[in-house]
Amino acid sequence: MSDMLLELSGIELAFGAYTVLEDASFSVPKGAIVSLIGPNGAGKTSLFNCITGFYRPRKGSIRFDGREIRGLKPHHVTAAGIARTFQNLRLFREMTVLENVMSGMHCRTRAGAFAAILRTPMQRAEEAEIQEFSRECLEFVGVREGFDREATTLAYGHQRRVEIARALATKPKLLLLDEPAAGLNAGEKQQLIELIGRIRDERGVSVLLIEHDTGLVMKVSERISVLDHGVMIAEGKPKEIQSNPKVIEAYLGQEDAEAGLDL
Ligand SMILES: Nc1ncnc2c1ncn2[C@@H]1O[C@H](COP(=O)(O)OP(=O)(O)OP(=O)(O)O)[C@@H](O)[C@H]1O
Repeated sequence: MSDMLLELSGIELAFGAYTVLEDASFSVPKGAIVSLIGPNGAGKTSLFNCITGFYRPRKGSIRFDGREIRGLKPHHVTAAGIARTFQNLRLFREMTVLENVMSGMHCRTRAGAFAAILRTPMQRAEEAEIQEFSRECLEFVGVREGFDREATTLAYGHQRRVEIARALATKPKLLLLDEPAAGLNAGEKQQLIELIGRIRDERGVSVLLIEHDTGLVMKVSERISVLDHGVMIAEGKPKEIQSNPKVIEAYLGQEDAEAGLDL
């Protein structure tokens, strides 16, 4: 049995003649917190989109939990155990906080369409279960009130947490966070670091995050992978990445490489 939960190898993604990812390989060990970093436009979000089935790489393999998932549709990837949040908030408008989180659980429901229309005892029991688990997910991320408010009326930092709760409601094995610290203040960033640790420690969910806040990345990650112009240029522990000349060069340009990376 592999110790890797997610293994990408030889991923190639192109839009017409423009190659976005070139022979990208990388992995997330079971139970790890891993960050994917790299300069703007390096291809990080595109890699997330390949993993989650939004983009179709033309070459390579994506193995998750022992099976090939390349080519699966996004909802099948979610059902396989991968959940994500987005760079720009994507909460459903005109839905309450609780309804947004409940929507995350659709991929795990058992009662079919007929049961939903007829409101059978099985469907009612399932709905109660979904509500209870969704509330628990909200409390876990630190949202303890306002469940009936329209989600998009919450303060920005709370909306980000609701998005994480919705992802957790899918009962994932791996959570992908795309720039979770964007727009948060210093206090909220510290809470996010703690939350990511608890997601792994208390819920047993491995975490892969894309993040530009290098201070946060250094604190929260056990491993870091670095992407530059669609190519993986480094992988290692935070300290190793901090002093890796290729990484410094990618961020600062050759002539500044001596200056060191402010990670
Ligand atoms: N659907 C698409 N069609 C055409 N080009 C795309 C598409 N999606 C991404 N790209 C291009 O792929 C490159 C990588 O973009 P991507 O968003 O993956 O980078 P990133 O590392 O996440 O950047 P950032 O840190 O700025 O969010 C960019 O040049 C982008 O314009």
